[in-house]
Amino acid sequence: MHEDIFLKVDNYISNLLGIEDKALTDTIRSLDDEGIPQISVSANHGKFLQVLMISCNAKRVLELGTLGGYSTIWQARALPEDGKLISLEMDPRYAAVARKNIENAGLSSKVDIRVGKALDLLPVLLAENEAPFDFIFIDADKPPYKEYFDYALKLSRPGTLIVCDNVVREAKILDPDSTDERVKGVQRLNESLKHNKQVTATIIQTVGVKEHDGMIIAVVNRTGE
Ligand SMILES: C[S@@+](CC[C@H](N)C(=O)[O-])C[C@H]1O[C@@H](n2cnc3c(N)ncnc32)[C@H](O)[C@@H]1O
Ligand SMILES: [Mg+2]
Repeated sequence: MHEDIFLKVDNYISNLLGIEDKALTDTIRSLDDEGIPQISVSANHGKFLQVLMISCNAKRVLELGTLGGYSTIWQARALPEDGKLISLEMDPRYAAVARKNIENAGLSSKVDIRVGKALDLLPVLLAENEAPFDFIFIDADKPPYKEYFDYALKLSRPGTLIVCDNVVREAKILDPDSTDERVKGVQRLNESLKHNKQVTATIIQTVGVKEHDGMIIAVVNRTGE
């Protein structure tokens, strides 16, 4: 199959079920305007996050990696009226752009963007008793993905869904000798799931406008399973 078939089908799905409104297209445009890389989730992956959130009645959401707030907006829109989303972002400039985009989408009251390195902010969330979250989306830097997942477990309850983006990396994960720290980071997490009794997990490979990639979908098991 040719790559352009995957692109056409991805666009077909987005145009049917993942339509972006002005707040979302403005967000994508703001990335170009501010010189921020176009590494947000695709529109239909934004919709996919919403489907997953609604299926587990997510009211409290944690995101690692805000960028310009594109995935944040998709997720915040699937929250109930009294829902809350905390998003962690290392770059204060990106966080400022994201706050503007989230304000523009009318979602500021539901979204709390915290600026700092995720590995510094996660222990604070634990100490503040912000947990448990119902839905956790991990989409920050890849080398510490395993450490992020371990924190996600500490911030979860049975039934929490943990989704980790970009875990196939155009199939580079197949190379056991990769020297790419991002590939090594996701390999470490992917492989650890095989023996992790705390979750029931799988990886779905995805292909489309964001090339050949994938997402971990893990649900935290009931105690004793
Ligand atoms: C792939 S982008 C996030 C995309 C966003 N979730 C979306 O789909 O719209 C990854 C983000 O993680 C941030 N990041 C990188 N290292 C980080 C760290 N150690 N702690 C927190 N955020 C980090 C980057 O600045 C970048 O904004
Ligand atoms: Mg991503």
